[in-house]
Amino acid sequence: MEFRTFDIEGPLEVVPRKIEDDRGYFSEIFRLGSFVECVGPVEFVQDNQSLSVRRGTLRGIHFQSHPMAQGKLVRCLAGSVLDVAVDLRGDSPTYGRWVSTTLTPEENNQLWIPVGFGHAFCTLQPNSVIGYRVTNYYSPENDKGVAWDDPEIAVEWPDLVDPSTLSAKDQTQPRLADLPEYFSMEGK
Ligand SMILES: Cc1cn([C@H]2C[C@H](O)[C@@H](COP(=O)(O)OP(=O)(O)O[C@H]3O[C@@H](C)C(=O)[C@@H](O)[C@H]3O)O2)c(=O)[nH]c1=O
Repeated sequence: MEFRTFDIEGPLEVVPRKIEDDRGYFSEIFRLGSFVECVGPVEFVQDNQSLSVRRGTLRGIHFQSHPMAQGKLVRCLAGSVLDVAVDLRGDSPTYGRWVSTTLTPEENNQLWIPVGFGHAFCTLQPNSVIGYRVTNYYSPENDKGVAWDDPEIAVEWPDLVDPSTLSAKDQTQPRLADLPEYFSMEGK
């Protein structure tokens, strides 16, 4: 299992080893010990899954505010997605910057999105399914977002993004500059 870092401190791409034979392959997708060595103590309490029927579906940019902030370990189970983490840690030198990776079921790679980051993704194929484990329970009161197309963040979305797929909530997310200061999460 390989842990790939990005220019921004915090997120990681987790790439498992694939052992192939005549039957197919075997792969250890997640090992708590190796993961904790890399990111520190974590406890996953909820497993989420979503299907996006249309190619170009965009969900995000989402995060939960404290005290219900979540770390997320995201994986693509069908299709493929461009997965994005946006640094929203108020005390971070890379505040407002983002990283991305393409997740596929063939590679079984995962993106670790620590507390303090926003998460968004765009599906690159129809019928894409993502699964993600989170370190805190869903809390509708703490469910927050930032506009996917905020020019201050300027995520380089692929041309196939289809804004007509946005949920009602994601059509009206605030810009980074308009986020109340108490959302600044100081990477806690
Ligand atoms: C996130 C979530 C939603 N729901 C419900 C609320 C709503 O009725 C329905 C759909 O919710 P949403 O529209 O928020 O789903 P979605 O837009 O897919 O939200 C997700 O987007 C990605 C980018 C993330 O990072 C996730 O944490 C989550 O915010 O599911 C839960 O019951 N539990 C949950 O953990």
